[in-house]
Amino acid sequence: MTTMPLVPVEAAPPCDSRACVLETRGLTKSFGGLVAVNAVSLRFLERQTHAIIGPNGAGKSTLVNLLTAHLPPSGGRILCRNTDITGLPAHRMTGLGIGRSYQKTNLFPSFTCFENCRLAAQTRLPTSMRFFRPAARYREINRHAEAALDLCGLSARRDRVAGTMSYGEQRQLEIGMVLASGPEILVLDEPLAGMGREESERMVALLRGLAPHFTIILIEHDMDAVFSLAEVLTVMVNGTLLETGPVEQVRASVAVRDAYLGDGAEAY
Ligand SMILES: Nc1ncnc2c1ncn2[C@@H]1O[C@H](COP(=O)(O)OP(=O)(O)OP(=O)(O)O)[C@@H](O)[C@H]1O
Repeated sequence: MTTMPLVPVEAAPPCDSRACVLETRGLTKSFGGLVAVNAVSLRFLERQTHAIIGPNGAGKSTLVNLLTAHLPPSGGRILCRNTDITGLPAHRMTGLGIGRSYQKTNLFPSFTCFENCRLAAQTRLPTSMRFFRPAARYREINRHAEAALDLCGLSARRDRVAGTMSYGEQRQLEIGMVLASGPEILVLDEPLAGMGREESERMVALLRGLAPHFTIILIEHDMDAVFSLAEVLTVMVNGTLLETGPVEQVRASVAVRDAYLGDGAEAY
């Protein structure tokens, strides 16, 4: 098996004093004749919440799948801390500090919350801990799992079987599992999908608590959540970037209102 070398790439000029942790340059994905993501160039800064919105079929999930190496791009590049990571396999993403959650619930329903987090925590250790004795390794994994449960607000549910919890708590646990893998960048694909009002509020509060510590790339249709969490907003339509920038600037864009937010944007 050949391993792609990680090639340092000349940094783009900074537009913020925070470091750019992830970047796309002309990223493109075609499915046959359909260009789902079309020459998208974006910069994600450390400890910044960057929401990506757009109508159904705009290419948001495809973009997430490219960023997390679940799909190979048809063109363009992905840089992580100025290193070209285009074409790396998905299992290398955890080591690069990139963790993702999925649109659909993705946990082990017959395992407890702790066991789910412990499984996720194991993905971060194999190389860095391989010289430790098994007992020390397990202690370290358990420590990460407990910390993740605490961060996602489920310490009190530690020994509860995941499948017996409410839908909202299961989605919270999925965030915990992402955290247990030790990421710096959280790529969250519709974390509020299917939630009622109270559950959504709890999830928004959880994400708000995480925001100062992580780069969050948030795909979300719930505009109240987007506007209360995001610092930067990108709008995609038909695979292309319609607008990207500080939330207030993008909200004020006539093109964005016409294409996506519509008159209802005044309500936000
Ligand atoms: N594996 C695939 N094969 C073929 N076409 C695909 C595939 N995945 C996505 N597409 C198409 O690419 C386009 C973008 O889809 P994508 O799921 O990325 O949009 P989205 O913005 O995430 O939509 P939604 O908000 O509904 O999740 C759509 O036209 C979709 O049908």
